[in-house]
Amino acid sequence: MTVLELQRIGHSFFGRKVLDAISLSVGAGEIVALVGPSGSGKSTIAHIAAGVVDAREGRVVRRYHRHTMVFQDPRLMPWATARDNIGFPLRLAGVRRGGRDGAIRAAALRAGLLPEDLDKYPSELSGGMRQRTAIARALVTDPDFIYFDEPFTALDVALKRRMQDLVIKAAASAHFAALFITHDLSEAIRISHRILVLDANGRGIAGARILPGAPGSRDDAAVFALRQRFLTEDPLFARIHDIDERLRP
Ligand SMILES: Nc1ncnc2c1ncn2[C@@H]1O[C@H](COP(=O)(O)OP(=O)(O)OP(=O)(O)O)[C@@H](O)[C@H]1O
Repeated sequence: MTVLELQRIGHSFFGRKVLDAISLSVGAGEIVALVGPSGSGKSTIAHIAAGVVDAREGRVVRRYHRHTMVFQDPRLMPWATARDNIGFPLRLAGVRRGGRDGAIRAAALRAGLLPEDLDKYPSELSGGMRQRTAIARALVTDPDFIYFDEPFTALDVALKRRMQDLVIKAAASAHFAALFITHDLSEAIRISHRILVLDANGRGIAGARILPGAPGSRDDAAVFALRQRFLTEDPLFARIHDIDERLRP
């Protein structure tokens, strides 16, 4: 079943066209990675898909029940403990403190936080712990769809890997679908079922590649081999590291 569908989405900022005829779909429980040149409109696609921005053209069909978003910047409230940050979406939904605790503990555990971390403030947490807190906050409402907008770009290689594993495991156990935006082709290969490549000239989605096996089943050698193959033999990936500075009237 398709849980997210974008139909010929077009968008402009101040008269400058940034997206044209973007069509894509994500199935239930499917992790779709979206890659493309810097500035080609990946974040704008996620914002439109999530309903944060209204597209000028096209249609968004959402068949999932509840989504959350995870960004590069964890966006935690500095005056609140990790527990209160994680529980914030539940508080917004009117769940009382007593009712929030169990869900907070479960989400924190899934995100790899220790019980003692829950009493710490963001300034007392490392960068990785802050991102774990943001992921726990995303998981706490039990979403069936998560938008990830380059969540691990700022993290070092080892930490990035641990976070990717965390998402792979959480997606497999909680069965959420995801649109995962990333610059990093290895990350896209590790984490997703399918990779979509945004056209470098702004003409929609250039193509897709379905990855063999499930996320988490590809070892380092397989990820490396696929990456090499995509970058050296597959024309679809020829321009993904370009920087798109299109200026259209
Ligand atoms: N709120 C905004 N107002 C004006 N222009 C915007 C706005 N948001 C994005 N843009 C422009 O739209 C284009 C697409 O931006 P977007 O952030 O979606 O690209 P991206 O592919 O996610 O980039 P990156 O990979 O560098 O994060 C860029 O040229 C950007 O400057």
